[in-house]
Amino acid sequence: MTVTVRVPAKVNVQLAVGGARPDGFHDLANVFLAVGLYDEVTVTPADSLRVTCSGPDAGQVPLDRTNLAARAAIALAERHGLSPDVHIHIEKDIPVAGGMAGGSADGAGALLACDRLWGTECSQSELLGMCAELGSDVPFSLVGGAALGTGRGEQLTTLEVGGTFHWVFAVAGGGLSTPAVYGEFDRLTAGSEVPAPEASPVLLEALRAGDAALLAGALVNDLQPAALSLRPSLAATLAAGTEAGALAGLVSGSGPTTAFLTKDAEAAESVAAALIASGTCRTARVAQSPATGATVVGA
Ligand SMILES: C[C@@](CO)(OP(=O)(O)O)[C@H](O)COP(=O)(O)OP(=O)(O)OC[C@H]1O[C@@H](n2ccc(N)nc2=O)[C@H](O)[C@@H]1O
Ligand SMILES: Nc1ncnc2c1ncn2[C@@H]1O[C@H](COP(=O)(O)OP(=O)(O)O)[C@@H](O)[C@H]1O
Repeated sequence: MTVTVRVPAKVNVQLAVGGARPDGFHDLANVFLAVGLYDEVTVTPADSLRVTCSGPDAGQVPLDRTNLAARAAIALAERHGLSPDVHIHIEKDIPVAGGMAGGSADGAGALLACDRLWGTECSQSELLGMCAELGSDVPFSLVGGAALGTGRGEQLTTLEVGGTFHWVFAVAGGGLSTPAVYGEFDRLTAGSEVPAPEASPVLLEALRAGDAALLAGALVNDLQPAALSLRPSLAATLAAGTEAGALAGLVSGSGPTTAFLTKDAEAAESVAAALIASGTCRTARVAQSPATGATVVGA
């Protein structure tokens, strides 16, 4: 038997970051929105644990036990006294180390796929608990849609979304390390008072109403100055996207992918073409949100 799970990428429409905690993490008000770019994770019984990956960025994905999909399979097997003897294949379409939670998507996808393959029948709350142990963004990859993540981002409250949003993602050459970006945030904010993170009421209303213009005015990412400090060339990408007619642009999470909100699908296509022509990014992708979370698409 083989099980395939499809899992979406995310953009953070608000990423409010508090000061560093004693455990090294930062408290967040993290408004996640799942976007329609997907990885597919397929699991098949095998003699031992093995990970393979295909897709344009496959060469950047670790295939050893540090891969989040492998870690998810090991965690589920250990919990149920099983051997994690499974071949995990990742068909990767989400940019790697791009601030779009591709690794988290694969972790959530492998967990759901192995749960189905092995018949372990975990409850949703068990799966969410295991996701949180794998990484702060992994629970959101499981649920998709839109959600407010508090704590380190793993405590989720589902949000209502009243319409479809049209995005363009400018994919940069090379990735940015999430811990390095949080470290740069700490360096840039050292000596100043960092306010407790709070979700913006206007932004939540824009999501609820499906109002792209209102959302565009409320987009905010506290990690953006840190990402720009580590990768100054992103300023030119942001400028190119807004000059091309996007309603607004921001760095996606820890970057270096930049996200542009547009008024409709046609505007998204023209902003993507202009971004590619500008030479300020490796490629540009259009996608809509919200998107559904990890879903079994074949068994
Ligand atoms: C920034 C965000 C925004 O959604 O995602 P990306 O843009 O990287 O995808 C997340 O906070 C990334 O979440 P995730 O990638 O799951 O991080 P984790 O594996 O839990 O942690 C990796 C490292 O990031 C830092 N980290 C992460 C989350 C958090 N709330 N505070 C932190 O300081 C810590 O240095 C931690 O050791
Ligand atoms: N399944 C996976 N896919 C991509 N990267 C992975 C995976 N498992 C572990 N990683 C590691 O996680 C790092 C962050 O990748 P990714 O999750 O794509 O980006 P981000 O944290 O910016 O959203 C990569 O550089 C890679 O070393």
